[in-house]
Amino acid sequence: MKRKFNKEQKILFILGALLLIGFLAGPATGPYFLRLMSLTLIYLILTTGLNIVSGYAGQVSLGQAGLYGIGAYTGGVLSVKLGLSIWLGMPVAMVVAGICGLIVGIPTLRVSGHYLALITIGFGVIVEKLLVEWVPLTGGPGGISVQPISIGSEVLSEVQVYYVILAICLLVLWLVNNIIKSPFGRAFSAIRDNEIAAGCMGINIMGYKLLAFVLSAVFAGLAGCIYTYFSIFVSPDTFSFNLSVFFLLTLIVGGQGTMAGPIIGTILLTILPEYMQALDKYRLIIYGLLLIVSVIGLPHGISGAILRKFPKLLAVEKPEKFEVDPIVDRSQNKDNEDLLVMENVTKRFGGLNAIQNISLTVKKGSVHSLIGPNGAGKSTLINIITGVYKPNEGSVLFNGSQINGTKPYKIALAGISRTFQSVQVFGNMSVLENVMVGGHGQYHSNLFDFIFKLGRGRKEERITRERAWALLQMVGLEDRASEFSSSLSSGQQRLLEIARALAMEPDLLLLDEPAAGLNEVEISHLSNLIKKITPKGVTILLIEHHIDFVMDISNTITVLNFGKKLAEGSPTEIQENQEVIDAYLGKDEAVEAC
Ligand SMILES: Nc1ncnc2c1ncn2[C@@H]1O[C@H](COP(=O)(O)OP(=O)(O)OP(=O)(O)O)[C@@H](O)[C@H]1O
Repeated sequence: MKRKFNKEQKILFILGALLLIGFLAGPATGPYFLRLMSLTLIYLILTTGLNIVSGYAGQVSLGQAGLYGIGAYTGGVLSVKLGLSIWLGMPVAMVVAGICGLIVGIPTLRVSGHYLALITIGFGVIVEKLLVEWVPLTGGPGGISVQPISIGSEVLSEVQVYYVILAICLLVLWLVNNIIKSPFGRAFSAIRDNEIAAGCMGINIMGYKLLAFVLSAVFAGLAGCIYTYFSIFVSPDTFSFNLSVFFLLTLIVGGQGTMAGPIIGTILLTILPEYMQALDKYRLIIYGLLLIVSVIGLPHGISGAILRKFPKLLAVEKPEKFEVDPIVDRSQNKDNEDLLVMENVTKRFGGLNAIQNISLTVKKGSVHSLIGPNGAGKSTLINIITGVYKPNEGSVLFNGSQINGTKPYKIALAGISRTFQSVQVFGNMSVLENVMVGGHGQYHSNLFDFIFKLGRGRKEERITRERAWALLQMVGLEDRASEFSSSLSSGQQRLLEIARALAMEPDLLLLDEPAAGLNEVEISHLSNLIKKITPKGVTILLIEHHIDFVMDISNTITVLNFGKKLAEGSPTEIQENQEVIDAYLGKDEAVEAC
């Protein structure tokens, strides 16, 4: 029988192979290429870190050379002024660069896209100028010379230095891989794919963006410090804007948001040009062309194109059995108490009253539906409950606490999950990962538990993974678990959203038109699904236009019309209400539903 290796074993095998290749290839190529390969590994440390912020979290950073320079000069200054070795220089450089990364990341609280890119460029330019002008500290344009890398009193040879850098690089790859395969990595990717949906999954958007900047800066600082001791000399002209562009280019060519991307891109763009020395004066032109070709022809870079061509490479292993129940039992909630209370809520968009003075109470353990014509204000109400919109007037109480004015991620963590009227899946993540993002709020482990793969983090990760599989099985998507969620049909994406929302273990589940785009068979499947969820004590607030479906599963129905409450009652009361028949149901619908 063919032996199967699990993911961990495969990663260890790949790292081992890289180590062996590096171990043999470096010294075998002669002194010039040995230095070039050492430099490539230093760049790889940086680009792997840059991949966290740009590739996974989706925040463009064009100031990475500045952070690299800060790490380099921290090492250099410590060596010159205090006589510290690289071993003490590295942690200090990582901390200093990390603090600078935090400062660069702060603008992300206000701006994104092009504006953020401009700010990071500004940061890089400021650092470059400071390194030139702050002569007493940096030595100015002439640069500074530092002591070579040594262990104790023994100075390491170039080959030994290469091995040290190789070991650090592999360690960085392992650590970053651990981060990426943890809830932290999934949170970064979720933010990149869809900020609003990520917030509604309990992810603190601002906190995670800052964390991504800090992590990438820490690795840039580490790379910079190694560079200084490796070169025995450092000067400001190394840390130009061109270098930042080069780093970003390696990611774009190699493939952002994959572990292999920086490896492919860095090796390709650092080593390949050496074989094309004749074209050296055209190097920038070649880089420019590469950038254009990559963006147009390979929008996901080389690794992204490979993964899309051979999706089996992404295949995830299904656990042999799911010991966890997909829906956590909340049947203690079925006590008919008030779960959600909205009082005199009004929401205006300019002169339009989308919601006007609405009061609504959702009882624990019930299925409460909101119906009404298009534009009646139903989705606006859900967006107010989940914190996406702030009401102009009125209050929203959940489990007795006021939640209006609270950030979406805090509302999600308080126990409210949702689906969206126009589906909002994380398209570049797998179906399984989408559901696991829903489990984000259930973790108690911290970043270090995941970075170093400690027991607590591993256990929580296993539980979340198993629950995600069980939820996918429940909604009938387990066979698609490994695929990009963008490849699902819109009906399947709706089911995926429900699984993801249930992974949040909510007290209140808000379903915004879950049956839209589903055929009759799928609607009856959805109806059965909801009937399975409610006995577990999950309260449901449902918006839906399929009246038969609403009448079948609801305990209470509220009818909205032009932003106002038109009627409220049991399904039978609503069907018989003349105002509702006139404004929304029409005679035929009412009779059919009966
Ligand atoms: N962000 C916004 N900016 C401006 N107007 C908005 C915004 N969101 C909603 N509206 C307006 O508020 C009103 C209520 O919209 P809403 O989407 O809540 O209605 P709905 O009952 O969910 O309708 P449908 O069933 O078509 O989804 C509409 O007139 C809509 O155009």
